Amino acid sequence: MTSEATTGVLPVPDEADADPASLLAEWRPGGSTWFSGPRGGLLARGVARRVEDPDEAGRVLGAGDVLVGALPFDPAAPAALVVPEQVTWARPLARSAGRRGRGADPRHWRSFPVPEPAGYEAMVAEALRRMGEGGLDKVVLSRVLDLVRDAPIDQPGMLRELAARNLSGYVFAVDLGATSSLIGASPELLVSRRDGEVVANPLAGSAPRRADPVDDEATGAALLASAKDRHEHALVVREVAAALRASCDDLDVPEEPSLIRTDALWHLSTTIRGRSSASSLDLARSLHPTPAVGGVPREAARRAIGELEPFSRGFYTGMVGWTDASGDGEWVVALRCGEISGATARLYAGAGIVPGSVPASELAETTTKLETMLASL
Ligand SMILES: C=C(O[C@@H]1C=C(C(=O)O)C=C[C@H]1O)C(=O)O
Repeated sequence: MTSEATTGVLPVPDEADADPASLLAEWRPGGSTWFSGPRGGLLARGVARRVEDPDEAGRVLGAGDVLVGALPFDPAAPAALVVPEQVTWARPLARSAGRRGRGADPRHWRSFPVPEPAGYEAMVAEALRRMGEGGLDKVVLSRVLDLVRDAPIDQPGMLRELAARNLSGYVFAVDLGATSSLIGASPELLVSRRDGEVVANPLAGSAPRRADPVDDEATGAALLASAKDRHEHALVVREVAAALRASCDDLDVPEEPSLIRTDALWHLSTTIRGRSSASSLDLARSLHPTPAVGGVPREAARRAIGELEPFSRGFYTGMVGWTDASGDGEWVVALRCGEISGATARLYAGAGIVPGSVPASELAETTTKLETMLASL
């Protein structure tokens, strides 16, 4: 089965009637947050309260309040959450949202990969060696592309471009302080809850889109048939289902993955549904990090990531979203994103490594994943 949109995402509350394109155009770095998905979005303005410790969420939310922002990959590091002064909900964005058709002009940028491409392949080779010794079944290894321009980056322009190109995904811009922003377009719903209905949509297993439509369909079909990718995907679904089972009733876990596509990639996808009285933020935190961004076993993967990746992930592979006082909300995995500050952009991309992975192919997969952000610059 193929679908354009990530399925089963909750609709935003009933008052969602603002024109999404003009609302999107109002986002500015410093003090406001944008978050949108296939069913609608929100612009949060002003800061009634900043929240660094997500344990405080239940205490700080009064009736009618919303908490929005991002949690980092490292659960012990401070979150970038706010209770805004004002929230405006919007309908889903349409194709007219402001695509300007430009891409990163390499003449304006200097780029610094961390590590160098050969260094990333060596990290993958080392992970495969550890898997051969036993004790590690899957680990997601990522790399960074640091970009420096000769002039400040147009963050609102980037956000508009991402929104125009990623209508079936989740687009976000979160204030990280001092005009630094987390900006991205993630295809992966970590978890949503609306009136007790829970949806999670883990992705794992990827292949690049092809320009030729026949090649493109064949690439998707090959991904769906790939034993290595299905194994990589099944590890994630198993862990997500196990974590949700602890707090959900009537959990429905499809046995077979389906395909979704972004602008740049095909992914294997499974939509898991259930019912829960737990808040969307508590559900999201109980899932994090899923093996779509960490690995299996969780602790061995965390150790491998810490030892092999020569940088801190910051908010990349953390989560971005919102929750209201009732616990309804939606949280997506912070993927296809970067931290943008002044004239610099730090972009991130990773790939799941399992036995059978080939270092050069995993490097190519991260390069394809970086395209989502590069196309917005
Ligand atoms: C880690 C990333 O993506 C994750 C890894 C995937 C994979 O290894 O196939 C697919 C989707 C995401 O869950 C990323 O985009 O940086």
